[in-house]
Amino acid sequence: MARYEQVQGTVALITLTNPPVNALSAAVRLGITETVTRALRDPEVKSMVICGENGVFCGGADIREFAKPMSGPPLVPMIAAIEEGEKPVVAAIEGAAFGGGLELALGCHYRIAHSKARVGLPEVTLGLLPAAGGTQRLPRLIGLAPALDLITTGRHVTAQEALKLGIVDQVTDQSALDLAIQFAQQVVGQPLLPRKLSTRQTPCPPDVDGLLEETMAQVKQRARGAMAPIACVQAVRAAATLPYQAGMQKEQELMATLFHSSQARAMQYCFFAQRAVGRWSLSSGAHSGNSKPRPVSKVAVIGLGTMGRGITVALVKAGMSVLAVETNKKQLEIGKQMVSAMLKHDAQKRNATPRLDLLHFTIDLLELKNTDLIIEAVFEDMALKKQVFKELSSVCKADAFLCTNTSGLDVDELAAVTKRPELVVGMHFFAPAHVMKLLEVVHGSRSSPEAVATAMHLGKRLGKVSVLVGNCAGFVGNRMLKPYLEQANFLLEEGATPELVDGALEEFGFPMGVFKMSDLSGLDVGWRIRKEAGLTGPNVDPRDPPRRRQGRRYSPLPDLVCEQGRLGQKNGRGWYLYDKPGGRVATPDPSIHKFLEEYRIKHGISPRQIDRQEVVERCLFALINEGFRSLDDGIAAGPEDIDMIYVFGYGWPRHRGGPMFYAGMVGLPRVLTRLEHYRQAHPEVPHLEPSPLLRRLVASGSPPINKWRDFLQRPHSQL
Ligand SMILES: CCCCCC/C=C/CC(=O)SCCNC(=O)CCNC(=O)[C@H](O)C(C)(C)COP(=O)(O)OP(=O)(O)OC[C@H]1O[C@@H](n2cnc3c(N)ncnc32)[C@H](O)[C@@H]1OP(=O)(O)O
Repeated sequence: MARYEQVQGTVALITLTNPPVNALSAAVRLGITETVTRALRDPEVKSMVICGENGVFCGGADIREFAKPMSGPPLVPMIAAIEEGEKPVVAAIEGAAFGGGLELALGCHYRIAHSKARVGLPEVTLGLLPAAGGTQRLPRLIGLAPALDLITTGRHVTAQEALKLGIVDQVTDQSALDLAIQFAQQVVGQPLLPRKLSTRQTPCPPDVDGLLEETMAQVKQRARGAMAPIACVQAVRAAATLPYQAGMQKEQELMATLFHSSQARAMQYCFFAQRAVGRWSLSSGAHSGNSKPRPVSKVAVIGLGTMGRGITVALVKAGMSVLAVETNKKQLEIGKQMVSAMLKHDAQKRNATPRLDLLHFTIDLLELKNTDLIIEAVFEDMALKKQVFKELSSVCKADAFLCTNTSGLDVDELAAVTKRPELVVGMHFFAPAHVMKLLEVVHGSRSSPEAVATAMHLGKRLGKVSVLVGNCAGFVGNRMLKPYLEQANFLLEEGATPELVDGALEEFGFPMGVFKMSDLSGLDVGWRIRKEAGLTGPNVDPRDPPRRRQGRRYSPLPDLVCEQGRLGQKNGRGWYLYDKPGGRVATPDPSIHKFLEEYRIKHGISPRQIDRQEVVERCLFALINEGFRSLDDGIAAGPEDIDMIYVFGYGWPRHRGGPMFYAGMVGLPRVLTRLEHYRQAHPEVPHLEPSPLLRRLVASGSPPINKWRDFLQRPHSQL
């Protein structure tokens, strides 16, 4: 797993050979240990170069090995042997040097990088810290403040930035390996001690304590309950305050607490789940391996509201030519101004030039005739969308894909009004569409594998995590959100306040609770949908009592709030009070408390004390229960799909792995028991009835999450 060659007479070339990313598996670590020992012993060898096969230096420790008993030589002494040796070692970094890969390079005496290479210590994103000396060597190399930044965020750094920071010694557009070999010959005989990072002092600003305290405060706020970022600060603190060996000891101690934690398991699960969701399959036998996307060069976006603008910006940022369409000149001008401003703002942040040349605006649908793929993003109204699809079907070229950005309407109904239902798919973006990483690709019953492959591929080009889902009301994400919102409203009826519910969910790790999120989205959005569904407004069945609809418990609270003209952040009043219309600072509103009290009196509800555990269980277990139903229905292909939808689209904390992973962590029997308990207490709420899949899993001894697919009633039946 590490190849040994002697090149240019005196240079030992050690190549890591573990495709695709040369991860440091036990075999690779053994290979490095043996080849380095050999080179150090060989009198003909004067220096060494370490590189990786296939243009990738090293993607770090082999994450798949973390769940197994440790075998092979450990990383720390392996890297120490390289640094302590008396022959210069040069790391030739091509592609990527991440985690243990960069730590290996930091143990080398010199680092040469290709200009396209990227380096970083992303362990924090796996619930870990760089425990092969990274928290001790990096600060000694680049100083305390930049090391804190890199290690606590895990961000990837380009070769150019790495050069500026001092992580690498040279960057080349030519072969990094050739330059490293040349370099290795030149540095023979030069003093090695100054190149051994463990012997250096960490460069620190005058107020070390101030910097560490400030960083810790920021990190705690960002962490939302994650332990790893905090441990990273503690480890880097040791690099500034302790001698090297004591710092290494601290690094190991902190790693020991993280390594077997449920948070680390959750985040590593997310790492693989994110990659797994890209490998989709359909019941027809088509899958990502045998279905080719069609090349797409010209895309159009119909409608320049909030979603259409975000989608347009995302497409342009990915370097695609976009035709943006509005119904009239006034709307077109507004859209044009806003899209251009968004692109300029984004480019300014990246110190780049906005690609306004890729944008074209029109109100003439006939201009769509050469477009390869159209994304409809008009108002969420079935009649309107049908009308748009009919027109698109007649003006667009026969093989153009027609995609809808609906957040939950029936894709088959839209496909049915076109002459090409096989080319119709859902592309459900999340607001703001140029920022949010999630894309639900909705497979209608007649969508072709090529259409699915093309939409999934386009999502990837846009830098999105694309998840293929089946067609049902709300698809996967919004379908599961419904029982979650419903429980939150019921909790208000029963005695909670918006702050109590939100506080519990934020403590769980969501960036904002359900009521703050609703205020941000705009309360009128759901109001309109409920009106259309006959749950409120003139279409309500007059026989329904105020707190019952369609045979089940219903809370009219959100409707009543809207009737008071409280629409959320946009007009400064929703479940909270805001500093101004459009303001973001939410403060609890005594008039909402009074309104809730009066509501309870009016409906004869005696308020009770509700604790945070009940909030979390009722809201999240109801959501998880719907997740099990989506799996059993074949609307979600696997638990990983649901988890990635929630992590990337709904702010589910990554260190809790996603709702389905979390259910497994809590224990399926417990989720079942608590749902049964709440169902008994609230017999009029069908969403609390435990799903048959959950019951089957528990009855089968609660198998691990990677075995759940074996228990599905109709695997992939809808996909
Ligand atoms: C007390 C015990 C002490 C133990 C000390 C342990 C120290 C650990 C430090 C570490 O090194 S932790 C690992 C840190 N490294 C990373 O987080 C990098 C992870 N990888 C990536 O970011 C990317 O894969 C990449 C390297 C940038 C390449 O990206 P690309 O888009 O080109 O390919 P992918 O699709 O992401 O990956 C291809 C394939 O490879 C698998 N893979 C990638 N990295 C690893 C890894 N480090 N270990 C195992 N497997 C890895 C990835 O899962 C893909 O395979 P799949 O089958 O499609 O899932």
